[in-house]
Amino acid sequence: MTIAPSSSDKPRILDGKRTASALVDEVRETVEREGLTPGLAVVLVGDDPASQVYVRNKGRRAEACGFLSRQYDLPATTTQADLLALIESLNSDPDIHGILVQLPLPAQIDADRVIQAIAPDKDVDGFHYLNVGRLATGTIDAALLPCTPKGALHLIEQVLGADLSGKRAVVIGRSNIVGKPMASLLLARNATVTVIHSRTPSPAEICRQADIVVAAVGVPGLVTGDWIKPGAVVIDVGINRVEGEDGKGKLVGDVDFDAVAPLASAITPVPGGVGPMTIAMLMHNTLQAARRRSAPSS
Ligand SMILES: Nc1nc2c(c(=O)[nH]1)N[C@@H](CN(C=O)c1ccc(C(=O)N[C@@H](CCC(=O)O)C(=O)O)cc1)CN2
Repeated sequence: MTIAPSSSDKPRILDGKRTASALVDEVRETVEREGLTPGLAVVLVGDDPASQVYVRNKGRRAEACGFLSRQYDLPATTTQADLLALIESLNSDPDIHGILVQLPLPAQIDADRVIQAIAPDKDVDGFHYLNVGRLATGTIDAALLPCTPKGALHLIEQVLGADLSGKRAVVIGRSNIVGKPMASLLLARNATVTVIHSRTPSPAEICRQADIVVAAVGVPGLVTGDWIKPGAVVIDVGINRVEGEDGKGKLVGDVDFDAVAPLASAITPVPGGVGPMTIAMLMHNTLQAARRRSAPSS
């Protein structure tokens, strides 16, 4: 049984860094125990500074897990044909179990065309239509799931357990990478799910009914105290760079943390909440892809 704290209790701050680190430890232990060498190829096109950091961190995590880690740094002028040729060669490389193309891609490249060229069983981002379809139809065990929603669900499970029957969940945002797969995952766990977005009238009123709120819309501080039912579990997927009072840049989420935390039973901070879970889940997906290759029915 999961006991939800009353609104007068202190909120539980869901520490994504610590949870991610524990998950990575588990992946490394499994790799050692099973004698596997999962191979992860990460492709970076261009020189976007944030993408460079994410890709470097993915490589470091992969090495820490005992994976074969390969990074492909391509110039911003790379053609779609060249990128597709690289994907094709990675698809047929037996040492590589996971392929990830870091987004966003430069304008001359059709990101969807590239993602759909990745072999579905190596699609560790979970963005290929086959994996999207598996998730949407509830065939979850066969799918590779997108890393950010998978990480957010893991944090929700820490508070509420795996079965969300009877819980009302509101997902704010309808992106293909987070909002839609998040809604499908919550539905697969038996939650009653509503997706709200920029064209939804009275979003605060709808959100106030939710036991679980996942904000993934990219609007700094959108979710304020009057959007939240006391005792709700609040997951903030937003990563927005804004100017702080000292004139320096800082990172904030889609949730006004100071206003919402006193009402929530549990809440993720930004930074240090869902963000670190994204990379941990990428390691988990790569291990899953490697295990499926070594034992196709698992
Ligand atoms: N192919 C993909 N591209 C992108 C994805 C993705 O899942 N697959 N997601 C994002 C970027 N991303 C991983 O790639 C990512 C974003 C943020 C974090 C993270 O740990 N954030 C930290 C703060 C980091 C900072 O200071 O900038 C946090 O929230 O604590 C990890 C991974 C877009 N592209």
